[in-house]
Amino acid sequence: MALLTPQDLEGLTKQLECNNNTIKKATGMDIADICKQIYGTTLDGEKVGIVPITSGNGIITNFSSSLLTITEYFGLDGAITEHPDVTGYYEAVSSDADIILMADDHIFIAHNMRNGKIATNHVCTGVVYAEIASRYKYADSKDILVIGLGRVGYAGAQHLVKRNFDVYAYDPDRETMEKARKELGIIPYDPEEEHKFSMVLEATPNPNTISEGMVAERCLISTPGIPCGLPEDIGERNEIDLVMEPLTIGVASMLYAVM
Ligand SMILES: NC(=O)C1=CN([C@@H]2O[C@H](COP(=O)(O)OP(=O)(O)OC[C@H]3O[C@@H](n4cnc5c(N)ncnc54)[C@H](O)[C@@H]3O)[C@@H](O)[C@H]2O)C=CC1
Ligand SMILES: N[C@@H](CCCCNC(=O)[C@H]1CCC=N1)C(=O)O
Ligand SMILES: [Mg+2]
Repeated sequence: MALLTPQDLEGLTKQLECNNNTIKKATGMDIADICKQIYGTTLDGEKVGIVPITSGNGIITNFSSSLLTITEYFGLDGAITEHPDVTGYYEAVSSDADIILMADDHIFIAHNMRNGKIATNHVCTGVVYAEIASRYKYADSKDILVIGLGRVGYAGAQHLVKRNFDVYAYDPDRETMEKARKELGIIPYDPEEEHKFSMVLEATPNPNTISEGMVAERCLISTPGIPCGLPEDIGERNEIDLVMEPLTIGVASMLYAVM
């Protein structure tokens, strides 16, 4: 289970601003614009109840405060409940929260109490990072490479197929590859073919998953994967725009998804 650590969340606002600038440079849009395009929704100062959850590995010290920072960055009225778990949930609902944010070790949800919509972080992260990669201004074709077809990567690949991109994908898990080929119609990425991509989505929990042969001279690598899959030396040699941060972009996607 790939859980965030307090270290991952350090300097969140700086990471967010840095990534928003990269996204604007590479796609001409910022995070909010991209989320509006994906879901056709807008945010309007909604009240967000953030409920710490003690189950499993327990509370991640700066997870709730990170969510508070994120809700405020997008102009929402966030509040962390005084108590965790059921008591906290009761407190959030009683205080008229429009949206509830809470996560255990397996699922992180946004639930809109007004329209009943519910969204998970894995799917919303896959979709938004895929959308960012697909809007690269300097793309040389509709070819896009997805590395990692787990809960995040599969959702991203699905979104890209729906948006008519030529989706190539690689995952060492053979069953996953078979499922994606049959159900999504993705093209299995073949390292022998020396096919270089200008748009890459990486969603794996491993380093060094992106190899020299995968990336074109100019390339947008959009990766929620922790740790970063791009080796240092490739980042220096090629002209690469890297979009990577531990939480914010995926949460923005969740918020727009439930409006
Ligand atoms: N930045 C953010 O907002 C978020 C980041 N994450 C991170 O994204 C990563 C993926 O999360 P999940 O999809 O839930 O994990 P998962 O475990 O469901 O899927 C990971 C997939 O990567 C594949 N994989 C492993 N090594 C690979 C390699 N060398 N090349 C290609 N594929 C490889 C695995 O076979 C697996 O299918 C994790 O590191 C997680 O912490 C998850 C949610 C939000
Ligand atoms: N129960 C804890 C939060 C646990 C979150 C675990 N999920 C992840 O780490 C996912 C979410 C984005 C990336 N990985 C608390 O309330 O403090
Ligand atoms: Mg994120």
